[in-house]
Amino acid sequence: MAKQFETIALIGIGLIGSSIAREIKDKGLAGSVTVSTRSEATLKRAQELNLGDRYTTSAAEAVKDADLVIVSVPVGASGAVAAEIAANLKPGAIVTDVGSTKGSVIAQMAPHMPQGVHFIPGHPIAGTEYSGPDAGFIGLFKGRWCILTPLPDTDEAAKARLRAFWETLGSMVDDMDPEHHDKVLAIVSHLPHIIAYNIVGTADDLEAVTESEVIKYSASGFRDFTRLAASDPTMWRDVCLHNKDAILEMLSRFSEDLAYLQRAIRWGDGDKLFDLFTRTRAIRRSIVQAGQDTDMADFGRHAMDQK
Ligand SMILES: NC(=O)C1=CN([C@@H]2O[C@H](COP(=O)(O)OP(=O)(O)OC[C@H]3O[C@@H](n4cnc5c(N)ncnc54)[C@H](O)[C@@H]3O)[C@@H](O)[C@H]2O)C=CC1
Ligand SMILES: O=C(O)C(=O)Cc1ccc(O)cc1
Repeated sequence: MAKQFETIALIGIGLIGSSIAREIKDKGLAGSVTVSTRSEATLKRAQELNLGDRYTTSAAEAVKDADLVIVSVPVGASGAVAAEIAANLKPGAIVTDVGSTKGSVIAQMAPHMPQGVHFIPGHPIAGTEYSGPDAGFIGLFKGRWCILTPLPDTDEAAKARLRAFWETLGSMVDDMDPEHHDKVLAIVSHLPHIIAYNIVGTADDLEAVTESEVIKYSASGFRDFTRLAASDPTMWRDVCLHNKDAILEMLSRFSEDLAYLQRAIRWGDGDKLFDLFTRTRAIRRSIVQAGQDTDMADFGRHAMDQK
């Protein structure tokens, strides 16, 4: 495939950054890739995995001659990274990110972006519960959505280049208003993780009462929750703190609906239960039909088994 950028800088080289690095190398999308991350140990591992061409713990150093900068760090670290790289960004460079929240990332990064640099926030809706440079794999973004949340004055040509990049990685790309993104993602991604953390925590608290039977007899329903609840604590702490309003709004709706369900169970209202379960089954079936049901964890494990 053709080279799309002369130099790409990857700031943060965990699951997402290293998946992007693998894709760039595999498809020959850059003349040169500079990998940067804060910790020496992670950088060393990235080098062992041969994820880039140059390696540095200085994000400022990494972006010096980059045409595309992709920031793939926990959303709480976005502001610090933006402040560190700002003075060294090349005029005309595209700066993007992959953070799970967008309003907060824009608030943290946009004020640092110099004139002449194209800042286009993004979010690939693809991942697994694994983290770190070993967790990435080719194919993670294939058939998945990538949402761009451009600012009002975004250069169309720069946006088209970033869109083409994600499409080369196999993604379908949509533009969205950041506030809307944060609401949609709160219900489809953030709440499921919070519910998973909560139910697994509750089960763990009950261990003493149930004499370890919770884990011993865990059925597939509970196991599905444990997969989500195994996701990276730093990343999800940051998501909760940085999409607070939308998450609290969705949690309040969720609690109301849970109370409705609780009441139907208490009063033996089978019709209400049956109606809800019928409606939700149809949603699952429409997702499966749309081909969005791949279990990313299994996909990830499969990809890693093949290494
Ligand atoms: N894990 C997932 O399933 C998905 C994650 N995201 C988003 O992608 C971003 C990265 O997530 P992952 O790759 O999963 O995380 P990860 O934990 O695998 O990797 C994070 C990387 O950031 C580095 N890092 C942390 N703080 C830093 C700082 N201040 N300066 C420089 N590097 C720093 C770490 O060393 C590591 O290389 C997050 O914003 C997350 O919300 C988006 C889609 C899916
Ligand atoms: O592992 C899963 O099931 C996920 O939901 C992955 C994921 C996590 C965070 C995102 O912002 C996008 C995708």
